[in-house]
Amino acid sequence: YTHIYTQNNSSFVSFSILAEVRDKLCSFSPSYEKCNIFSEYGTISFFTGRKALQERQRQQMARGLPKQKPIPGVKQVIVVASGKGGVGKSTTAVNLALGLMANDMSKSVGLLDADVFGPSIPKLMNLKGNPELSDNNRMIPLTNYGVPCMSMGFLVDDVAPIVWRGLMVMSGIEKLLRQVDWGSLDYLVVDMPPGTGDVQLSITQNIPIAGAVIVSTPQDIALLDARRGAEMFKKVNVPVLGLVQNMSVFQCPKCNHETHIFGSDGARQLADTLGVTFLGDIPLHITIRETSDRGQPVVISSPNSPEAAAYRTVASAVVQRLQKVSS
Ligand SMILES: Nc1ncnc2c1ncn2[C@@H]1O[C@H](COP(=O)(O)OP(=O)(O)OP(=O)(O)O)[C@@H](O)[C@H]1O
Repeated sequence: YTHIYTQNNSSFVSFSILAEVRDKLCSFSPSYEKCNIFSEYGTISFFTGRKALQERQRQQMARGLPKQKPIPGVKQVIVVASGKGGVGKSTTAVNLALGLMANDMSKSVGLLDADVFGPSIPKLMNLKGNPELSDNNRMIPLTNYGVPCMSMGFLVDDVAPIVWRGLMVMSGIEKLLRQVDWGSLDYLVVDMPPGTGDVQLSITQNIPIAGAVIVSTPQDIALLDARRGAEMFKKVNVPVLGLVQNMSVFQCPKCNHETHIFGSDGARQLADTLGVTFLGDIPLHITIRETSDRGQPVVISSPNSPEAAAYRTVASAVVQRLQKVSS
């Protein structure tokens, strides 16, 4: 989209005037295509279309991407992403962070909830409250289970809907990336918002990322979006550490019968097709859901369970891949 912010509610502006603005814009720049117009609450938006988008990306690449600035004190940033919402990205991010620590207690791990629209880390990590400010005026993360966490959920009322416009989202992200005092961390696990839009791109362009972990269920529709996610990271030169297949098998707690509710091997096959590593399989299990809802992630609350073991396996595969891509 191209957004034009108006001072007044643009529903007072007639569409013929908007069409004139659009046509002027289109004549100024070949990267705008004539397209539909819609307006809401002070914003006029144009669909710029695929051709225009590609042209803009090409121009941006040619101009050079924004300079990435590391997060002070953080050695490696691992982003956890999914193309589609609700596939278990946040649950994986939390248990991955805890799994990284469980595998090697000498490592310090932090968790950043970049899902500014639907922050779930506060609930998953059983954390509440407002961050205090450090001497250098940066926010001090809230800590549980030894993992310092930062989330937009600590900064806004948890029942207030997060209705933000593009620029506000970017400044929120900027706050989370730049104004947090992490101390010293070996790994910062970032729970990304679902999808492959501006927010995700802006994060990848602003900080150096050691690698991306993509979470998908084996279902076709999720895989399609996971593929888009992987392609996006490749395009912006972020190493794809691999794919995690979530909810691949459900084992009936009563009779132990196994059912592949979302399909069985789709993410493994997608990893093969894309030439990326398959990092592991997480079963669909009630313990994972229940412990997440209680704010006691399974890696912490049932460390001897097969589910916790599955997350620790993913964590060691991630570390192996990190070593490989950074060598
Ligand atoms: N392997 C699993 N077994 C059982 N439940 C799971 C599993 N993984 C995730 N869930 C549950 O599925 C729901 C969605 O998970 P989660 O919030 O992690 O997804 P998400 O991809 O981060 O969603 P969103 O896009 O909304 O942020 C949660 O209720 C979570 O407890």
